[in-house]
Amino acid sequence: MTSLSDLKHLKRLYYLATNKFLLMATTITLAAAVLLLQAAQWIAPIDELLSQLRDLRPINLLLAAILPTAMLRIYSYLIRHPRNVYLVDYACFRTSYKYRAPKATFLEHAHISPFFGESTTKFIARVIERSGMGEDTLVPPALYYVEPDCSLDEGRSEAEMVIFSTIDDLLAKTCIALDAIHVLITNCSLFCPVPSIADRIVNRYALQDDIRVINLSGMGCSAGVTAVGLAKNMLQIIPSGSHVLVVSTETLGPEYYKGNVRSMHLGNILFRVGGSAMLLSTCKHRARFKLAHVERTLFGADDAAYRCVYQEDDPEGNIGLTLSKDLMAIAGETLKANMTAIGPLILPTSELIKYFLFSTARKVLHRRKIRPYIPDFRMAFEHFCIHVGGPAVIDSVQLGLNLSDEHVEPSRMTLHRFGNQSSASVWYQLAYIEDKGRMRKGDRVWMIGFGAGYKCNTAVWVCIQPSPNANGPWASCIHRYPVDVSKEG
Ligand SMILES: CC(C)(COP(=O)(O)OP(=O)(O)OC[C@H]1O[C@@H](n2cnc3c(N)ncnc32)[C@H](O)[C@@H]1OP(=O)(O)O)[C@@H](O)C(=O)NCCC(=O)NCCSC(=O)CC(=O)O
Repeated sequence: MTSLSDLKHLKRLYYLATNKFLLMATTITLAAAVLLLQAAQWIAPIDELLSQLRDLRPINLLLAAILPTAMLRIYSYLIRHPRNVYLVDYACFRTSYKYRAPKATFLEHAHISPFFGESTTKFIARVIERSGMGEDTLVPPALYYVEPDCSLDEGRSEAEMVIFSTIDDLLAKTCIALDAIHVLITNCSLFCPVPSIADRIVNRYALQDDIRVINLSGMGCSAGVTAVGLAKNMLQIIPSGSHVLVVSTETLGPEYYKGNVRSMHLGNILFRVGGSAMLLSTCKHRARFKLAHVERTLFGADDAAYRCVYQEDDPEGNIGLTLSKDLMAIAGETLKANMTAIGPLILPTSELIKYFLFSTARKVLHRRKIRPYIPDFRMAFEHFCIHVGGPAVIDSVQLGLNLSDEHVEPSRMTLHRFGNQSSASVWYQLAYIEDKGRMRKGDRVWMIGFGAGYKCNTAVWVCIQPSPNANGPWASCIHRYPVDVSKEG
């Protein structure tokens, strides 16, 4: 044991030494080598030295003055320049037909439930028909009991069912050794057991004892993008070439709402089982996407935004998640703010000029008859992965960004096949685009997450290498998609 842990510490020291000091050492060695080369010519008797000094050309003197400064500049640039971050690969939980919930089964369950009144079951029936979901979405095993088993144990086993198989898939895809994972970040908004889900993963895979672990909870459906942003930041400070494992999921069983308040029922109706695991690194070798940007927008200071997705007790004391009717408008505002922040980084100059001209004209002419110009984000991205909040969420983003039906197809089809899988849903959409064979090298993807807080977090990816085969969560059904959702419900 002692020798093993000594070995680990030595390895860690080696990493530190190589990373922190390698750059400095290289620079100093280079500088020294250049100086020595110069000096070697000068090491000679003093009169020879003096005559050589007299013979020195101005270019030599200039080089001697500039070289060390330039070296120092290059060194400090390299130190400060952020490292590129890559997505080595990702995996999504493959649903099992065992826990499939056709609409009729879901409704029958609501009818025989001891908790729900008639008006609630009517509401459920109406919304599920209009939900944009198909017949193959997955509910947690806990809901297969007529009185759902919302216990902690059941919650743990639901989380483990999703997370372990997804991580196993990712490990098999990437062939990464477990000790090459230096940071683990998990996000699960509603279910927050002690020890955390992240701790459970460390325990199950016996990850190394110096791994940094971060567990995000209560952060809503945009927390997957938050986790990616966090991974990006961690990769700037840990040894270069390290790996960060990010796991995004939602565990639903323990949070099943048992009351009769409509706005608290939408979660029961729309949320479905799902999970994703992503491996990020600063090493480009075998990476599939490059992370170009992460932009996080939080409207938490605004009371309406803060309360629009809110976990609370209903008047009977049943805990549930209230989804306010204001959600769509607030999501729109957060998206606008996010677009304003990320636009200058990704939009072509022509769009930026148009935007500038329109805003100036509006200011000068005091907004008379000039509508604000919404830049064309279709010029910056080939693909969009929009959080599958519900049909109304997808509709409003489509309208706001002026996207075609094909642009929102991954989002609508994910809702149809898998339901609202919270933070994991954007990864199912990425898998859809890849499995449909639409991803090309160099394509840019905009992942848009919305979530409690209220937040709009987005990530921009650039494809390095599309998936060589369609063996993800869509493998068994991609041939059936797209389906015409307008004919359903
Ligand atoms: C729920 C829907 C599928 C219903 O579709 P419809 O086409 O039928 O739309 P509709 O507006 O006519 O609504 C039908 C009935 O539901 C009621 N209704 C709609 N939204 C409601 C809400 N938040 N609270 C209470 N009731 C609500 C309407 O008043 C209406 O009833 P009546 O006719 O009696 O007045 C859609 O509105 C939708 O996609 N809403 C967005 C759901 C959402 O909030 N998703 C975010 C999940 S959270 C998430 O993913 C992440 C996050 O943000 O954290």
